[in-house]
Amino acid sequence: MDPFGSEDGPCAVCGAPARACAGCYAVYYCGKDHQLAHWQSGHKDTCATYKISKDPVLGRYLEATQDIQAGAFIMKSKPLVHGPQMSSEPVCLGCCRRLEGEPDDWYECTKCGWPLCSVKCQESQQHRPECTAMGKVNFFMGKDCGKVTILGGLEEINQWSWYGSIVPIRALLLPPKEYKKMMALQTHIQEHRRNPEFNFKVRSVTSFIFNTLKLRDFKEEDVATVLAIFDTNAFEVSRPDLNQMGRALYYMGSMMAHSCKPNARLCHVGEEFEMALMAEECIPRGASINITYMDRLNGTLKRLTHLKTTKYFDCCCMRCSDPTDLGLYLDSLRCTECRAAGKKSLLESTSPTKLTAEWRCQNSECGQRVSAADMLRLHKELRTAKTNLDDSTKFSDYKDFLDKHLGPGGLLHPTSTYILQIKISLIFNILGHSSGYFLKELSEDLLHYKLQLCQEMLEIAKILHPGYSRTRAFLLMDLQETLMEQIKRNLKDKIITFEEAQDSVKKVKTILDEAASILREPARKADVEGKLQNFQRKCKHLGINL
Ligand SMILES: C[S@@+](CC[C@H](N)C(=O)[O-])C[C@H]1O[C@@H](n2cnc3c(N)ncnc32)[C@H](O)[C@@H]1O
Repeated sequence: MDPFGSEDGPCAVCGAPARACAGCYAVYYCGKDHQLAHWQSGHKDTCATYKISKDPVLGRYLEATQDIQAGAFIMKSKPLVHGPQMSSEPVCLGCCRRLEGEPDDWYECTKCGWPLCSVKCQESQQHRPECTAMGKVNFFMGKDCGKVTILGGLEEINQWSWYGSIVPIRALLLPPKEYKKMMALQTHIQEHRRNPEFNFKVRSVTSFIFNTLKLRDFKEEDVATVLAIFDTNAFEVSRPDLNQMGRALYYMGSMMAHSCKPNARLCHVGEEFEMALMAEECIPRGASINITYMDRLNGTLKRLTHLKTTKYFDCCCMRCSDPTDLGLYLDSLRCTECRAAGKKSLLESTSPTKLTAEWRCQNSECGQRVSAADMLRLHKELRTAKTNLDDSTKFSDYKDFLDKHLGPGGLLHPTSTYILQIKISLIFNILGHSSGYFLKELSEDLLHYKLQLCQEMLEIAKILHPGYSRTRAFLLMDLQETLMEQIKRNLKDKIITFEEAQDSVKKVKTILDEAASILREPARKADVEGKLQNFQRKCKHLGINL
């Protein structure tokens, strides 16, 4: 079954053209009667490959009810609520597409005055709740969303901050059945209420809903609960191919536990942010189907802190409990005592899931110890140095960072989180991607370096992003483009024969095919097709016919 392919196929009962089963998308039905008949004759035991289970630590989570193959499609689900992000750029309230250009170029909703794409978006189901509520009190926004001041004019805030109220309004105005479903999601309300920023957000949204829209049935506590539910469960969603961005809350998506080494990932399909869940690796029956709530390149210290402060739990997954962080030692620094003696030993946490734990040299003969506070301070300095590079497009800045921190006086080792992040930036942002460093412009040495980086990071991906992960697919795509450039040069310089080039190109095609088989989600279709066309163009240019 191709989960992202056509939703049409032959009916499982009569063979007539039919629509896919909404539970598993593996079989098709021409209508309700045949769906029911097939369900009763056994499909109910094989339909969904997951169920909601409970665990004392995880709370509710999704459990695999059958063995799930890597790359398999686990579910597809529509959002309960979706809309613009809390702090959004101007987007259309109908379709969440970015509004390009100036306010004068945008369509203004004739009923509430919010900027939209078109009259079609004005009439959309999406825009109805807030539009109706505003219409009832004659609130007219005006398409530049007005410059607003808050706190009695003390502080001027970004005019687009109004967008933050849209999703809570839609959530509060959900039909009763969906509202009840949403309110049953995890809130962590007490923890959220201890956060001043959260309370500020609640007050601003409540003021708009209660005072401006006069939706007096809702109390501040309802708004707080909705905002807490979103912070705990919602996903930032985007379809770069459609220029859409927003956030969405899915009921089943909200049941998924986090793991720092997940076995599944979310993809967004459809224009209304339906989500699809894909198994990145084989998931055995009975296992938790989990996703990651954060970037896997982060070391344990950052992961633990982020999960505690944003999702309010202490992660104890097998990766966080492993002092070697899957053998990569992402947070470990070099032991300065051993370094002085010409050795390469690293510091290891004495208790990885505790941020307050001391760090100790892994060389038992050394015994150097570093306090948690000192370790956090060193990491803060390193993080700042790395962040300072984020906007740089100069290869030499990245190279200087690597030379300084990996050199004889440096504290980092080749698989430190900062080194891996720098290498990823070099691969995806600089070498082959920015002016002065496009593939054609790269010197032989830099081309070779880019190849080496792709291969190194693919080795790391075997550990951190194995199987059907997006990062692995992107690395494979970059690798194939770099290899094609190398083949072109080698052929031109007569370093290889035409036959050798042809053999190499065949191998490169398998790399591209593998990336395409991972990136089957519609949001990436244009990307993948672009790469395939580019590959074919290059083959033609080389006179190679595969
Ligand atoms: C999106 S919800 C997941 C569903 C939630 N367990 C429930 O019962 O509704 C996120 C919350 O689940 C819990 N959670 C998720 N993954 C966890 C993990 N690996 N360890 C402990 N708690 C986890 C945390 O409370 C977190 O804030």
